[in-house]
Amino acid sequence: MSDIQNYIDSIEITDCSHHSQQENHFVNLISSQKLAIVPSFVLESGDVLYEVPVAFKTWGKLNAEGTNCLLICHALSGSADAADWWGPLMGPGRAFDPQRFFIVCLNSLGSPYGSASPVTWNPETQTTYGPEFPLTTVRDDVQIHKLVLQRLGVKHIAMAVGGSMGGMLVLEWAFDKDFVGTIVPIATSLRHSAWCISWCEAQRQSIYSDPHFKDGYYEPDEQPVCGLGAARMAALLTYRTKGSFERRFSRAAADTTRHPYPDHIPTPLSNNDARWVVHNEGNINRSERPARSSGVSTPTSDMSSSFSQPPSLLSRRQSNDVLRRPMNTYFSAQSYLRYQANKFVKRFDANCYISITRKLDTHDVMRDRADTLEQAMQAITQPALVMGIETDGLFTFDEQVEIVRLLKNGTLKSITSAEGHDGFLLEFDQVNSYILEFQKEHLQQFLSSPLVDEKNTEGGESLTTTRESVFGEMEDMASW
Ligand SMILES: CC(=O)SCCNC(=O)CCNC(=O)[C@H](O)C(C)(C)COP(=O)(O)OP(=O)(O)OC[C@H]1O[C@@H](n2cnc3c(N)ncnc32)[C@H](O)[C@@H]1OP(=O)(O)O
Ligand SMILES: N[C@@H](CCO)C(=O)O
Repeated sequence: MSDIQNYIDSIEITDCSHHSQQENHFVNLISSQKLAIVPSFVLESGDVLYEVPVAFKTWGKLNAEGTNCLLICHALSGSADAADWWGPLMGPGRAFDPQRFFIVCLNSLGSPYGSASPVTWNPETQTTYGPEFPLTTVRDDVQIHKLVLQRLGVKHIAMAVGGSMGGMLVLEWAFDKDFVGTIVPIATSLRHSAWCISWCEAQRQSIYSDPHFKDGYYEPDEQPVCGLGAARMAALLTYRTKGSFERRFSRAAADTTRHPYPDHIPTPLSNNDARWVVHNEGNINRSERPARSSGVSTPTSDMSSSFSQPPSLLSRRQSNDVLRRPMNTYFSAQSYLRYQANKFVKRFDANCYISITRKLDTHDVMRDRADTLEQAMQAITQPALVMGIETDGLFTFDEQVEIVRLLKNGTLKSITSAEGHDGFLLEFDQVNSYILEFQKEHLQQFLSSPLVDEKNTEGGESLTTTRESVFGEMEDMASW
């Protein structure tokens, strides 16, 4: 038996339970995934990781030849639970059909959802890695994921599919020509653009500027939530469009019955206090009182009793008897961003955010391969389906056109969406039908007869179980 086979055989596979990663509470957000423990792994940087967990989930059954693997690669904040964020694409007769394919999704290094990351245990230091987790690249993900797939018996990937960061992994997988049959990169890039690098930088700077960040040595329950929340707000804006926000929120006032002001609005002792409160509304690091405190301004006994009202809607006579006009300063669009930031800081870690955005920045299919993109891309010969979203301002449609231009055997499809980049996570029907069409053309051998019935997924997760989404679905916009 070869050394590499021995090595692959030494990878241990376990169920991922609460006890497997006691140090990492984020792992509990993902239901019934498995962990592969790779004894050691040399990263592209030269750093070595030991006892490396790789979280993954599977659906369906591997065929006897080991060739019906459909690999799904997740985006920045995704997890191995593809059914959670691409659920409508999974099921009999759909793009990800567990009766025909052995569907696998593996979690990327640096993510908090189970693979080695800042929130997992460093066996060398006997503590979590924190900010000392090494830089990992998309290529590192592909290499370590390949070891796990081989451990599961996969001999060949029939189709590799993913959006955004997932699409970067798909493009890197394509260079492994003997192992990967077809590719479906969506809303992604050949190299992380200056535009995207800059957005990532701005988001990291938000995190760094939070005093709770402490150079990354914060306690797990003392996350720099302001910085991380602000980073998610900025990122979310790049995932959507101006038109979508106009349609959803326009200039509507926030519904304070559903999204009230923070409950610690101080009672203003003066007009200056009151202005300061309005000025700082939404600043979750605000102190209880202005530094240049009361005493210098006119007392406003009339305001103090009613300041539990939204500060922006107060209508009171000031001491100079000028009637203040009620003026909204808290809009529905703001409550949406705050809500999303709040939701995100409960499910993601700040060091992991930095780790993954740095990984994105390193992405460049040319690196150490060729002097030009043209040369590098000559190596990719598999049939490819590239999808883009014309409203995507982050991974632009032009970038998808460029990918297809440089592919020998690529087809381009446009996902119609008003939502921008996130369209690949929201326009399920279009993504589903484009993939089915592509499979009919290039993967007919797997479509002819089902390998297993839906309930017999042999260790993989059944899709018939009712489950709750960790990440949420696009909700009914009309209700806001
Ligand atoms: C292929 C890949 O690799 S994908 C990567 C995977 N990524 C993930 O798995 C996570 C990424 N997920 C996402 O980015 C998102 O969940 C998406 C894009 C799938 C959908 O976005 P959502 O946030 O679920 O949808 P949407 O933008 O409509 O927001 C809805 C939420 O905002 C709330 N909301 C809507 N309007 C407002 C408002 N004005 N004020 C406050 N809250 C509001 C809703 O109540 C809803 O709350 P809920 O999530 O608790 O139900
Ligand atoms: N909404 C996606 C977009 C990143 O491509 C995520 O959070 O992962």
